[in-house]
Amino acid sequence: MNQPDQNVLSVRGLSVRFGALTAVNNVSFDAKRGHITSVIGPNGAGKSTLFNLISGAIRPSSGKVSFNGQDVTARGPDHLVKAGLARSFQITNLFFELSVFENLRLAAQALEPAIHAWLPVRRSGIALARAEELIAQFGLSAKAHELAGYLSHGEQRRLEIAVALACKPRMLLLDEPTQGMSHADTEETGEMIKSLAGELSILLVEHDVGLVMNLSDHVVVMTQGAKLAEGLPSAVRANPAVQAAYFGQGGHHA
Ligand SMILES: Nc1ncnc2c1ncn2[C@@H]1O[C@H](COP(=O)(O)OP(=O)(O)OP(=O)(O)O)[C@@H](O)[C@H]1O
Repeated sequence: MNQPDQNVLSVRGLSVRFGALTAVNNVSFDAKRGHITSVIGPNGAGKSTLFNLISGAIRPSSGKVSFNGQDVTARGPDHLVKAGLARSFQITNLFFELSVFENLRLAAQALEPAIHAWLPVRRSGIALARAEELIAQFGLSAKAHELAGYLSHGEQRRLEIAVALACKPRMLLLDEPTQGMSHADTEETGEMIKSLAGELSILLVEHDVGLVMNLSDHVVVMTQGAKLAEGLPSAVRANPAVQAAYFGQGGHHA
C-alpha cells in the first residue's frame, strides 16, 4: 500500500558549477510518494541542470540525492532506472522508424528475465503484454502500427512518457513534457500526467506555470540557480517574492 507522507526523493544541498557560473546553488527539497512535485522558474533558472543532477546525467559539485532512502548521487541513469527512477527528456528518445508498438515493446524488454534475452521477439511475452497494456492505457490502439516518426508532436511526447513507464518505474522525472505543444495537447497531457500520479510519484520540471499550478501537489520555485520558495501551488502563487521574481517578469504568467 502507498504511504503518501513518505518522501520518495530527497535532494540536499545540491550544487553544480560550470566554470564561474553556479548553475544550481545549494538546492534542497523533498518529493512525497504518489505526489506530483514540480520545479518552475524563469529561463536559465537552473531547472534542466537540476533535472540532470537528479537523474544522474551530470555529477554535482556538492550535495546529495536520495531515492527511496538510498543514496543515488551521480550513480548514472542506468543505475537509477534499475532502482525505479525513469525519466523523459525534452529531446526525443523515440525510434522514429519503428512503430508505436515496437517502441513500447523494446522499452519493456528490460522486464524480461536476462535468460530470455536471446529468445525470438514474439516469445518475449512479458514485454509484449506490457506494450499492449500501455497501448490501451495511453489510448494509442488506432496508432499502434504507425511509425513513431509519423505521429503528431503531441502524440510523440505522450508516447515518450509511455516509453519511460514501460519498465514500471516507481518515479517518473519529466522535463518540460508539454514543450512545443498546442493548448489542447497541453491540456490533454496534463490530464494524463495527473491520472498517472498515485501509484507513481512524479517530478515535473516545467515552464508552463498554468499547467504546474493545476497539476502539482507541491511546487519548488527556482531563480538564478537557487530555491526561492516552495509549498502548495496556492501559497507559491501568493508569495510576494515569487511574484516579484517570476510572475512579475514578462513571458510566463500564471
Ligand atoms: N553544460 C553547461 N555548461 C555551462 N553552462 C551551462 C551548462 N548547462 C547549463 N548552463 C548554464 O546554467 C544556467 C542554467 O541553465 P538551465 O538550462 O539549467 O536553466 P533552465 O531553468 O532549465 O532554463 P530553460 O527554462 O531556458 O531551459 C544557464 O545560465 C545556462 O547557460
